[in-house]
Amino acid sequence: MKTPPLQVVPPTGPLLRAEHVTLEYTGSRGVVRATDDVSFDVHRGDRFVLLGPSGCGKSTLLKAVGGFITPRAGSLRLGGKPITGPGPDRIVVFQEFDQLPPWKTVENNVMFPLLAGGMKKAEARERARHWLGKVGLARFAEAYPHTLSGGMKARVAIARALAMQPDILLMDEPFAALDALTRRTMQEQLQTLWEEIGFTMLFVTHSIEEALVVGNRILLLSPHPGRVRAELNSHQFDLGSAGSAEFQAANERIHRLLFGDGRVGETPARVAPAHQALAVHS
Ligand SMILES: Nc1ncnc2c1ncn2[C@@H]1O[C@H](COP(=O)(O)OP(=O)(O)OP(=O)(O)O)[C@@H](O)[C@H]1O
Repeated sequence: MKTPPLQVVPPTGPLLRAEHVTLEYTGSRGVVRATDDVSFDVHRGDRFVLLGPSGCGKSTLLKAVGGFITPRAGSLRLGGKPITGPGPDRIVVFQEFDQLPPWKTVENNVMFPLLAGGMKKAEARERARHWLGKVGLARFAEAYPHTLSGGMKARVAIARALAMQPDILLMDEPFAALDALTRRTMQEQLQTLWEEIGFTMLFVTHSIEEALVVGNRILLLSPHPGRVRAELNSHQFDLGSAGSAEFQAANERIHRLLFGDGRVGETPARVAPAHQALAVHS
């Protein structure tokens, strides 16, 4: 009898695992603890949001996932491997869209990191055009960044990040500098792109509303230093539901958990099952 061929077992488990992560800065004024004992899992296809008040360590956590900061304690793993430094599998989109070099056209901005990674020019151009098309900027390939609106620059930054085909997109308040209307449009476009492509994203915000609209899962962090307050499901919300009673109730509930007396004791709350979105379990 023939031996059956070996089967390749697909990777299981979370894409990103943060376990007991404590992050600190050491400077002239001593040690600043940014996060304390933070654990969470991000699965493939998640729109995972880190939500908390200013200074709770959201950006620091994102930087650590990006490989720019080494945890003081705990571990960060991507696809089961420890994160030891920056890599093209994790691309960060920041709020400062002036991160786009002004002397390069939109297309060259998207091509630049691809070329830096060793891709041939023709392939990089093709890929840049593809992703600019996806964010609705095909007609602006030859434009320079200073001629674009804030929302358009945000779209270029997203196209540039997605063109790198990272395992996870790291977004640090990417829409915070935009006016309210443009911000909503961008949230909508991000949702549409996600539905089309299904990328994985770790998204930092201090806006409860944005977290509910953008995320399918939300990690609530306490004020400085950031500790896990709760983990919630929010996949049922989108911009269309933003005015609904359910959305308002969720918004108020999160507000209480973050700032009020809704604290969930010493044990971090665990993620609620999908059918009990926003239920918090201790
Ligand atoms: N380079 C640094 N050196 C020293 N301390 C820092 C540095 N960067 C941030 N911190 C401190 O670490 C803590 C967490 O900062 P972080 O920027 O991660 O918070 P955040 O939640 O992203 O805040 P915000 O929403 O205002 O951007 C704060 O107390 C901040 O002052």
